[in-house]
Amino acid sequence: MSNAVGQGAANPGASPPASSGYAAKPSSRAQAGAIEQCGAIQITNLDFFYGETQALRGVTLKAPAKRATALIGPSGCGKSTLLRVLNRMYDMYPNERATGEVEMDGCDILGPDVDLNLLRWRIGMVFQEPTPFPMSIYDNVAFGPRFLENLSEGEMDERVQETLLRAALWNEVKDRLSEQANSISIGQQQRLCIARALAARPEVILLDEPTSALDPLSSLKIEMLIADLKQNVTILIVTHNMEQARRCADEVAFFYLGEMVESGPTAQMFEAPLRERTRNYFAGKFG
Ligand SMILES: Nc1ncnc2c1ncn2[C@@H]1O[C@H](COP(=O)(O)OP(=O)(O)OP(=O)(O)O)[C@@H](O)[C@H]1O
Repeated sequence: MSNAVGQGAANPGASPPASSGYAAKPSSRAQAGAIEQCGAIQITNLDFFYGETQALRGVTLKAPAKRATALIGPSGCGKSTLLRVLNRMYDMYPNERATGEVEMDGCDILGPDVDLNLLRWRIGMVFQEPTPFPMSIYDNVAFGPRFLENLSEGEMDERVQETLLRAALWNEVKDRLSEQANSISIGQQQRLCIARALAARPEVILLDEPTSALDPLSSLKIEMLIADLKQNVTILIVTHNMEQARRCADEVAFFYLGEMVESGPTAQMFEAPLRERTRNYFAGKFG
């Protein structure tokens, strides 16, 4: 395999900074004996504001490492906002702010010294509509490793192949790696976006309604992929599809009007929710 597009793709060429408020390297985590906890997220008393509009109110939630946590609730209750906080996307918008605490493996994600480029590779995000970069399939997958690591050409080829295999896309694109990413189907593009996030070997992947733009077969492939990935990566998924939450998630958190009403193991949440508002939502009394 070779990268037919060569080095033509965007390559920031930057190494991660030597010190970062957040960025513990795998080796230092191993030294700290915390390797088993990679990707555990603890959110405590989180408020979020779009200008004067408060979108999250005192949210406290734990997303366990290497599990899938589904965020559910009616439209506008703050699910996507929470994902935007976790990789500090809101930092790009001056009138948006978060207060409270968000920690990953004990490191403060909201702190002022966090290297945001690095954070966004460690906590990757996939959106409702596939967002492949305007470059080849190969270069999409190689984008993160080129930013984060100094891999040889052979090592990069191996990383791309290994990642596309994990994303269950290799067999479909192995002869088309130099083609533009937008030449493949929408469902394949979404798996490519997941592969692009995975190639950087993240601790966490955030999925914001990842199948809502896809046909049923493509959705099924993504769900199967989630089941496989969560053995190694913490997943937070926003979904309006209750059956998808039931199939994919180990934990479910129900949001309403910016508050986290209730969370727990998926079976308990579906079969015996504690709060009346959660019961009413599951019963379809409001949407
Ligand atoms: N850019 C913005 N400026 C102002 N308010 C916003 C902005 N984006 C979202 N909001 C508001 O923040 C609240 C939470 O929105 P958010 O998109 O997080 O909800 P959601 O639960 O993900 O909804 P949906 O399921 O429809 O995607 C809503 O009241 C929304 O109107």
